[in-house]
Amino acid sequence: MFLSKVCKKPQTLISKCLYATIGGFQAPLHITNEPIKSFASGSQDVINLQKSLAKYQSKVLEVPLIINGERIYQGRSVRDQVNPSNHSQVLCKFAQATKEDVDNSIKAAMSAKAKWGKMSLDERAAIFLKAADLISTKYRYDFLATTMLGQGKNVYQAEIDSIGELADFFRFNVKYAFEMYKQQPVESSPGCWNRTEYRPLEGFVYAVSPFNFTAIAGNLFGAPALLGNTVLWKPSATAILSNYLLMEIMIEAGLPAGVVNFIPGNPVQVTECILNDENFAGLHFTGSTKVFKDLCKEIYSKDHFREYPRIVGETGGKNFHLVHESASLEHTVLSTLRGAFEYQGQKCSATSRLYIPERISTEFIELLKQNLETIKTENCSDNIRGFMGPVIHEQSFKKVTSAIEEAKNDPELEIVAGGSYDSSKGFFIEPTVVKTTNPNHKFLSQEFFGPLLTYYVYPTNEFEKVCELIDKTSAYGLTGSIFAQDRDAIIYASEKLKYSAGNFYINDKSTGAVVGQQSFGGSRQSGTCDKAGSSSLLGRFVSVRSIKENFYELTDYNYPHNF
Ligand SMILES: NC(=O)c1ccc[n+]([C@@H]2O[C@H](COP(=O)([O-])OP(=O)(O)OC[C@H]3O[C@@H](n4cnc5c(N)ncnc54)[C@H](O)[C@@H]3O)[C@@H](O)[C@H]2O)c1
Ligand SMILES: N[C@@H](CCC=O)C(=O)O
Repeated sequence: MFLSKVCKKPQTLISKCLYATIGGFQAPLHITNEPIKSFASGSQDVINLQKSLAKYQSKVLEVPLIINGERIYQGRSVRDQVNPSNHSQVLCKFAQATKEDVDNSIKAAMSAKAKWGKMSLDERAAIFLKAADLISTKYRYDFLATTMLGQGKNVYQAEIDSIGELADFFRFNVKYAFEMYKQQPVESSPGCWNRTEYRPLEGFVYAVSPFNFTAIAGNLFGAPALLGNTVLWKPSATAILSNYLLMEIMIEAGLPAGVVNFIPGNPVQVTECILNDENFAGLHFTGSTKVFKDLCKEIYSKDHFREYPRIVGETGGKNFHLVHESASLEHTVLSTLRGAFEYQGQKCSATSRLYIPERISTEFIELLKQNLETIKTENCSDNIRGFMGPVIHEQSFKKVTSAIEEAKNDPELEIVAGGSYDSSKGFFIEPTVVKTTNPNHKFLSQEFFGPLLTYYVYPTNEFEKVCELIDKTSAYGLTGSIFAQDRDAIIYASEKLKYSAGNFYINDKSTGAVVGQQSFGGSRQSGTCDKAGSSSLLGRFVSVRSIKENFYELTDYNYPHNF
């Protein structure tokens, strides 16, 4: 079964008859993190997954736009999404939205809003809770397969993203939304009643998602939609297969037509149409820093919007591991290997700069190299358990391999591990470690978004100086870790690096934030730090109305002091 069954579902679930909520409903009490499966060899989970992997490779899916619940494919120009492990394999052909499609999406969003925004939180929440359950049960293997094939993830990386994190976002957002609604004025003077309303924004929200996390895409449209907003969602061209399945799951869960409109397309053209509309009310973006900055400039340069648009963006990083001489060596090496090379270093949180004290540096790098030698880069669908797969596309392959070539010719850089690559079949790059003698080298400040880790060996007695250096070297402020057993070192680094990372880890790798445990996002050039997976993010997509109702009637215009 592909998606045909789902596609035939009626699109008219929006309630024609809105009724009062006659009970103080609350979010289900059992909301907790989705358990992660181990996919042990020979298990039923592996058998089911293999079936889904085969299904999505058995034919090339035609992915339509979904506007106002209508699937539109015919007459549109199409693009291919290929398997990055095997770029001659086309996974799907997807329609590109025209200007008219974008205009129609805006109309659909504005019209759906009239009812969606008035529907009670309970009803909207039920749709997201059901979607989370569909993801973690009925569609679990399909969802894993589409993420593995399209985005080049091994089963573990796909599981923690497209199942764990996505189901968590949908469920925890429900919990946070109920908590937010419960926040009401703490006082009502005698003779009046004060209330707070969490209105959706007046216009529509534009959600722009990156390739690397299916879960992030779900949160980008899901968080605003849960709160009664309607959304135009432009997915990444290299995550279409999983993102389309997600859109279909939302419809199966009961999302009414027009609430989220799925419009893959040329990002510049789609954005231009959207920003020309006065009803644009908010941007929910995750992707690279340059694209976000350009979007901000574009938005701020216009003054025809009905309301000040809310701008929420999470962007790039140059995430550090700072090793103190008291660190536990093996744990720090293995954490660094995972942080830098899991999912080929294509997490915004990936460890990409490392600072090691001279006293333990030789031992540290030897152990890192020994472990790296055991890693092969592999096709994620052939070997679902391989540790590393391909980078996402040719552009990324070229960016990282050009940096590797540069490292070979730069006297301040030395490749100490890896350095090979091959794109004949898939976009494979060996995990590569580069040593620099220059603490201000651009390899310690630029994001490459691939399996390339740069390290600097600092004089062991200059720990305080190296904290200063880390803070000043990169413009980003996303994630970072201190590895130490010495509590003074931990305290010092925590304080000195306060603004260097929005997610700061002590004796843990810089990746792997879990919804409900570590809300995610950074400041400086890494974003607006509104924190995905938190109630503060939800606050950005509501427009609060304070209501005061007075029960007394005036009998005189004078105040008491006038008498
Ligand atoms: N901080 C975070 O939470 C976080 C999470 C994931 C990824 N990222 C960052 O995302 C980047 C990798 O993802 P990517 O390669 O998909 O990023 P990207 O910036 O290339 O693309 C992100 C989205 O923006 C769209 N886009 C591209 N150009 C655009 C334009 N001119 N106007 C409007 N939209 C445009 C793309 O089509 C895509 O949907 C890395 O920099 C990574 O650090 C950050
Ligand atoms: N939340 C993920 C990163 C998402 C960015 O790509 C982590 O913490 O590793």
